Amino acid sequence: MKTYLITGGAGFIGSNFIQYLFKKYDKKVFIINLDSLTYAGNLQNLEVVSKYDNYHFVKGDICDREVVESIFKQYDIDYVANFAAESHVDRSIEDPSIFVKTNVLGVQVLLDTTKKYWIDGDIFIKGKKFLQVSTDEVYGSLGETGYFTETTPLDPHSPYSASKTGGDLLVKAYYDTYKMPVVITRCSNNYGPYQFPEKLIPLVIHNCLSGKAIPLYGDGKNIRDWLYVTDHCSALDIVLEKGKIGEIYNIGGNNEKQNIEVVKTIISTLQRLLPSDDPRKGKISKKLITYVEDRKGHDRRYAIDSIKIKDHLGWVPTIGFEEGMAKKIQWYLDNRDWLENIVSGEYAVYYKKMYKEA
Ligand SMILES: NC(=O)c1ccc[n+]([C@@H]2O[C@H](COP(=O)([O-])OP(=O)(O)OC[C@H]3O[C@@H](n4cnc5c(N)ncnc54)[C@H](O)[C@@H]3O)[C@@H](O)[C@H]2O)c1
Ligand SMILES: Cc1cn([C@H]2C[C@H](O)[C@@H](COP(=O)(O)OP(=O)(O)O[C@H]3O[C@H](C)C(=O)[C@H](O)[C@H]3O)O2)c(=O)[nH]c1=O
Repeated sequence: MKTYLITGGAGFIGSNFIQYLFKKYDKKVFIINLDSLTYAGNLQNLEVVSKYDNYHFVKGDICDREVVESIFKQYDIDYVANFAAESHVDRSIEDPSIFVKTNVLGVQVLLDTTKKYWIDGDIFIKGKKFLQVSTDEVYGSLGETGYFTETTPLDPHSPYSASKTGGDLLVKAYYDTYKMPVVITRCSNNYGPYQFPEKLIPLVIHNCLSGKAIPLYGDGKNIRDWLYVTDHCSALDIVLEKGKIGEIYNIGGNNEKQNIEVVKTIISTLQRLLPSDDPRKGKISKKLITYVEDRKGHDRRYAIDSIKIKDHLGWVPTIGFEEGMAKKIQWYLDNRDWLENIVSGEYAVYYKKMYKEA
C-alpha cells in the first residue's frame, strides 16, 4: 500500500485527487493531507474520506519546516504531491507577497525536507517520487495559433504565474543538482466540484443563481483550455505511477473556449437543468453579462499540447466540455449549502472590493 503526502488537499483539485485515489485504489492507499486551511481550504470537501483509518489530516503550513519534518518522522512517505499554493491570479495582482512565500519558499521547504528523509548516503531510496502540480500559466500567453509544449520558454506574466515558475525551477534544480526523484506537471484550467467561487465558472454559476451581474473582463474573448478536474486527477495518478523522473508533462483538455462562450454555455445549461417551476430560472439570461475593466496583464490565450503524456504514458481526457459543465452545474445545484457557506464568509468581502460593489 502506497503512502502519499498530499499538500493543499483541502482545496479544489487536491480534495478531488484524494477522493480519486481512494476510489481508484479501493481505499488501499494511505493519505496524509497537509493543509494550512487558507480561505481556499475547506474540510467539508473531504467529509466522505475523513472517517477512513488510512486518511490523516494535518493542519499546517508547507513553509513550516517543523511541521513537514514531523510528518516524515512519523510516516514512510512514498509519494509527495504538492498542490498547496495560492492559486488565484486576481488576488496575486492585489498582493503578490503571500504568493512568493507559499509558491516559492514553501516548495523549497518541502523539497529540502523530503530530500533529507529520502536520501541514503548520496542515493535516493527507490520508488519515491515528488510531484509538483503546476500550471500552463508559466509559459505566458499565446497568439491566435500554436500550443504550449514542454519546451516552450517560460514567460510568466502575473505574480501568480511568476511564483509558480519559481517553484518549478526549484524542483528542476533539485533534480539537476541532487538527482532528486521529481516530476512536474503543467495543467490548463480545471473545472468541477469543490471549486472556490472566485474562479470564472463557479462565479458565473453562483451569480446566475443569485440574479447578479456576470462580470466579464475586457472583450470577453480571452481563451482558456478547460479540463474537467477528474481528468486532471487521472493524469496526476499516471504521472506518479509511470512518469519518468526529471520530466515535465503538460496536461490539457484540447478544449479551447472564449470566456464569453463559457458563460453562454453556463446560462444554457442552467436553463436546461433547473426545473420549470424554479423561480430563479426566469432571471437567468444573457442580460446579466456585464463587461468590466480588464484584468491587468491579462493573458490572451492558453492552449496545451498534451501529446507527450498521451504518447509516453497513455493518458487522454475523457470528459467533454458540455458533459463536464452539466456535471459541475448539477453538483452546485445539489450542494447549495457548500456554496452558501463560502459566499457568506470572507468571500463576500473579497467580492465587494474586487468588483467594486457598494
Ligand atoms: N485551478 C486550476 O485551474 C489549476 C490549473 C493548473 C494548476 N493548478 C495548480 O493546482 C494546485 C491546486 O490548485 P487549486 O485550484 O486546487 O487551488 P485552491 O486555491 O483551491 O487550493 C489550494 C489549497 O492549498 C492550501 N494552502 C495554501 N497555502 C498553503 C500553505 N502555505 N501550506 C499548506 N497549505 C496551503 C489551501 O488551504 C487550499 O486548500 C495549485 O498548485 C495550482 O497552482 C491549478
Ligand atoms: C474571475 C473572472 C475571470 N474572468 C476571466 C479571466 C480569465 O481569462 C478567465 C478564467 O479566469 P480564472 O480566474 O477562473 O482562471 P485563470 O486566471 O485562467 O487561472 C486558473 O487556471 C490556471 C491554469 C491556474 O493555474 C490558476 O490557478 C487558475 O486560477 O476568465 C472574467 O472575465 N471575469 C471574472 O470575474
